[in-house]
Amino acid sequence: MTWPLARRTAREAVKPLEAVELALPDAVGFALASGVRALADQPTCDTSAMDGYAVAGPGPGPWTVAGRVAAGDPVPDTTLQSGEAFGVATGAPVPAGSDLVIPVERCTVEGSRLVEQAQCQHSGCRHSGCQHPVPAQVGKNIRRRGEDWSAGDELVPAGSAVSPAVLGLAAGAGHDTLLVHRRPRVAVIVTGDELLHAGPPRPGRVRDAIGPMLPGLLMGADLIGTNHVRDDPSALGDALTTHRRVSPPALTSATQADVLVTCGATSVGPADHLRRVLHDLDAEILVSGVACRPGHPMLLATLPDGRCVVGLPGNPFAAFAAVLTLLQPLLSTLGGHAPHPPITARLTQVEAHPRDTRLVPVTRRGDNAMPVGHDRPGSLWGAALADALAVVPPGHQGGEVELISAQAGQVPV
Ligand SMILES: Nc1nc2c(c(=O)[nH]1)N[C@H]1C(S)=C(S)[C@@H](COP(=O)(O)OP(=O)(O)OC[C@H]3O[C@@H](n4cnc5c(N)ncnc54)[C@H](O)[C@@H]3O)O[C@H]1N2
Ligand code: MOO
Repeated sequence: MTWPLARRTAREAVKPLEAVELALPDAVGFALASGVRALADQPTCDTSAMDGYAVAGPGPGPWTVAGRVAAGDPVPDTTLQSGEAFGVATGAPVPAGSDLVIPVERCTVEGSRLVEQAQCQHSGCRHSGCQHPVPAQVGKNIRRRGEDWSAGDELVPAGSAVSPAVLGLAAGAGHDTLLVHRRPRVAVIVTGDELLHAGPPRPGRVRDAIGPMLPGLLMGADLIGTNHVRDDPSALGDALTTHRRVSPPALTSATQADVLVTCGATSVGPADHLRRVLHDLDAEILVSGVACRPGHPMLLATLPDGRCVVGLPGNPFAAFAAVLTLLQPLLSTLGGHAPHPPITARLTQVEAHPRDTRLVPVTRRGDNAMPVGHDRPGSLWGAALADALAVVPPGHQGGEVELISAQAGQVPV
């Protein structure tokens, strides 16, 4: 299967999980299951944008100050007549009949008499306090009712991630809760008799590099447990069906997981049992090998109970590539996130493969992407130094390529 088709297959293999209603502070990072609509006009009434005086009638006055209103006060029960003014605070409702608000710095008030100290705009005159009429600037410094939005307007569409700004906007628009999609739950199964989980590697034993990197790559998902199993088909089969947790102690079981992620055992060696075990479990294989480098043995399947299995190759950089190709698109759809437009950059200094898509660690410099090297399948060095992976199609001769990264789709501003 081609790399673009593999990614699309993962994105389209599932439907978004059910919607749940969450209190605002709990909803950050979730995807909206329905658009956020305004529950009231913003502002809800004509409101002052400045500390100063609301006035009716032409400047520079004088006006008679008829009262004062502070933020939090109700709309004054009065209608300003021409020649009248009202003291207003920023955010306070202005009385009906107000033409504009003059900032306090430009006001001279003696008793109840208000005059505007405006810089005269009259041709040739640069004095304040002259007798030239000041042009009326009706509406200035007044935020009119519904000027930002009206009750019922859709402010943020479904599928958007709830960023802190979305949260603040929703609160401002009157919401106490948001309807979001449940986050997918992921259980990880790391296979390999040769793996160490502490201390330096030594001949014949390698440190597990995939288990530690996965939690940070589970964009918008919850890791419910990591299980380490021997290179043994029945141990792998058990882990896929019951997924006994060893670390940390059992709290939930993978039968509650939406996605199972396996590491290793995707290839054709004597200890690579994943395909056989999935066959025995009557799994439907959706992706079995992808024409890309690294990561070609990656796999996607669904179990009869609907859970998905993403098989990451054991080589750590190949596993990283498989996360970006299959796991992140799958989790993104399950979590209800709308796809993001692709990010591209110009990449010239790279050797394309004749048949396979290459996933190349790059750093970004303006519109250009530069390969960082160190990109052997067994090494995460290049990925660790990179901003993104460049998706280099077979036969690429230079020019624009897509960039994918561990952060893609995470969004929150
Ligand atoms: N005859 C063939 N052999 C291999 C092929 C092939 O097409 N034909 N493909 C190669 C490719 S490409 C990859 S990628 C690997 C995939 O192997 P597995 O998914 O079966 O993984 P393992 O065999 O268990 O391990 C491969 C390699 O990675 C190391 N490893 C495994 N798990 C981890 C981990 N959690 N952290 C760090 N390193 C890990 C393991 O020690 C091996 O060195 O198959 C190739 N072979
Ligand atoms: O594709 Mo393997 O994934 O070369 O390491």
